[in-house]
Amino acid sequence: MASSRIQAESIIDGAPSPHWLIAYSGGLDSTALLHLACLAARQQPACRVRAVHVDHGLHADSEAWAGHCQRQAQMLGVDCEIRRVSVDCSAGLGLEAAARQARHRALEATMQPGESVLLAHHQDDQAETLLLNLARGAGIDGLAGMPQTRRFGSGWLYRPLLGYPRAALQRWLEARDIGWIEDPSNADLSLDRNWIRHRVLPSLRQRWPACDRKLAESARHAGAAAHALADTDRSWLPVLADGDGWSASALSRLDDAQLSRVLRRLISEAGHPVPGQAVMAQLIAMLRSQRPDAEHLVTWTGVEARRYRDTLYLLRSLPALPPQWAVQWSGEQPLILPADQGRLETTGRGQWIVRFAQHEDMIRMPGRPAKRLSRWCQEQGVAPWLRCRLPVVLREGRICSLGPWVVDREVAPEKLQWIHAIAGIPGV
Ligand SMILES: Nc1ncnc2c1ncn2[C@@H]1O[C@H](COP(=O)(O)OP(=O)(O)OP(=O)(O)O)[C@@H](O)[C@H]1O
Repeated sequence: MASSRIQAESIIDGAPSPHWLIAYSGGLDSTALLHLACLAARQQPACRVRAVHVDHGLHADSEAWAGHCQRQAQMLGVDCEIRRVSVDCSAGLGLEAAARQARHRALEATMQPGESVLLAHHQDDQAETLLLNLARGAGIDGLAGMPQTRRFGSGWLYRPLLGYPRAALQRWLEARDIGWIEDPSNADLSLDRNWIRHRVLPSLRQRWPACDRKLAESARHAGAAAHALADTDRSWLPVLADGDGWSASALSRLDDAQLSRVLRRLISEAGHPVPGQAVMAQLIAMLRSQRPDAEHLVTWTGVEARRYRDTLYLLRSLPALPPQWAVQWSGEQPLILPADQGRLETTGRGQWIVRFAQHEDMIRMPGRPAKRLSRWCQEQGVAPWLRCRLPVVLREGRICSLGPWVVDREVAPEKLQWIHAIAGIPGV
């Protein structure tokens, strides 16, 4: 635990790697971090410092902020990359969360091999996070606040200033006459975090002057407990895995508390946003349902959790298929399918029509009785929501392939391959 006397060397002690990419907004916190990292790097020749500023384009002055960051970094002899991003709220995320998501993607894309991203969160941020999470009814992971170090992209994310109060960082900068940008949105009390920062924490500090440090201490205790539970939960994963999904019957043998922890882990490790308590309750009910063939679907912000037979799939919501889509294909070029359905490739050349499967399709393998699409798919174990997303290749009106299955080898494209990343399609 660092004392509030700021020491640049403390950054080196916990750093997961000696190459640092400073996430530099130009605000007080990350300005202090950039300067401290440069000082620390001078004491440790193995260290290398770069910076990245993400321009969200959300404020009239955002270009000027980017220019400020580049000049400040240049004065310190640090290479600063400017990443312009567009913030997309269409997946149902609020503006702040969508901006954070875009920023994190930009940080990941900027990282070089061996680099750790350094964020400037400090002790006050940790106290705010903890109170926010409490107010939102968080479980043990949320009560652990922000971890100092975690895996991120190809490397690590590291928060070296968590032990320092904001006021100490400000004093440190002022003593050296170093300026920073004030983001006007920090004063906007309609944002929950700002409300806690300006209205809640000052009252708490009046009564308990050490409350930030104490809250951080509680976060560490919760973090240790969360860690132990995570180890137990992780040991379950091999038992729960089922192809590219998860076994519903194995999951439903866990008690509610462990099941919701495990689900949170599976969801976040799949790169999806973790839903709140109400959705979690629907997920648990879906897994425990005794009607395995009913249409089991739970959705939240761009994610679909679906159960088919005994398998739970956690899926990104796929875009709708273009209606009546059908094209001619000669096989000379791979055929990119619309709506993220992958592509078809063949070594053969000919004249085929490609479209998506339809409920009324009849699948006729030579010498065998014809089968309806639904019957064929049931037998192959294709979930109902995927059936009409299977690409169909036709020659002279005859279906010669359906998804990964060649139906009529004589007329099908030679060595036909459907290359896709869609969960729930059985291997052939
Ligand atoms: N525009 C930006 N460009 C580069 N880094 C940034 C930018 N904005 C924020 N950061 C980095 O992220 C850290 C946290 O910033 P901030 O608290 O605003 O965002 P957050 O990621 O949404 O975190 P929180 O979960 O605390 O709300 C900053 O200290 C800084 O290191």
